[in-house]
Amino acid sequence: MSQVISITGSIATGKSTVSNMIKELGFTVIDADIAARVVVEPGQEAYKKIVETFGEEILQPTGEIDRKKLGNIVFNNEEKRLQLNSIVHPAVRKWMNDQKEAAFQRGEQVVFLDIPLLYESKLTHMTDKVIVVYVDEKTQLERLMKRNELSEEEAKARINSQMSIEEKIKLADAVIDNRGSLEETKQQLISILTEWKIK
Ligand SMILES: CC(C)(COP(=O)(O)OP(=O)(O)OC[C@H]1O[C@@H](n2cnc3c(N)ncnc32)[C@H](O)[C@@H]1O)[C@@H](O)C(=O)NCCC(=O)NCCS
Ligand SMILES: Nc1ncnc2c1ncn2[C@@H]1O[C@H](COP(=O)(O)OP(=O)(O)OP(=O)(O)O)[C@@H](O)[C@H]1O
Repeated sequence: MSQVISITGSIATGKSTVSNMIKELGFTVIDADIAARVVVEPGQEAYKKIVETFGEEILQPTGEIDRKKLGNIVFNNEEKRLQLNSIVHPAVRKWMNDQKEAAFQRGEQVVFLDIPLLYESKLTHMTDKVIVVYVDEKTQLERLMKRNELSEEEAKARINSQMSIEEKIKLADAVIDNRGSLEETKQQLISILTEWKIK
């Protein structure tokens, strides 16, 4: 029987790191962050709506969306973030659904979704099981500031735009503690997949 498993967590807790491990094991992982880039390319319906809503000042000279500028707006203004979500999320869901169907058509039995806002967007109906990738909030802040070269204030604005990781672990079917080494993270992943008889 075909199964959909979601990888979620909060920003910079390690979803992509775990997703890469899952890909290395040979599974398809469909990434919502990639979907959210594809559906806002120039010419797409969501692109037009974003320019109408946020103005041409959020474009780069090439015509592409300036993600840093748009991020600075939406991570500091809830109303604008919800507006952006309402433009981008329906297209993201469609893109992910199409990719998932294609994987099942190819005969794959299990498909993984890497989906940061699974709980915030109430998408648990799309998935059979959920793995939450956890780090404590201090580690999350440090890794986010380092990876994105953000100030503490900028990083906290992003973290606060999501449900806290402590809330998410209460809702999970399984939790991977990603505070340790990558090898320890991989071992936890393999244990969960083994327990769920996924191969
Ligand atoms: C605001 C944007 C332009 C910033 O782009 P940027 O390249 O800096 O970040 P990127 O897209 O790689 O996202 C990084 C992380 O930020 C977090 N994040 C992104 N968008 C949101 C949001 N609307 N609400 C809360 N957290 C978000 C997620 O944890 C994500 O993994 C971009 O994130 C965006 O278009 N967001 C709206 C679409 C969305 O919700 N994407 C998340 C998955 S559907
Ligand atoms: N176990 C680990 N030890 C040290 N650093 C790690 C570990 N896991 C992930 N990182 C680093 O932490 C940062 C965040 O990880 P990652 O990009 O996988 O998070 P994410 O949850 O996918 O983030 P986003 O929500 O922005 O998509 C990256 O720079 C990554 O290299």
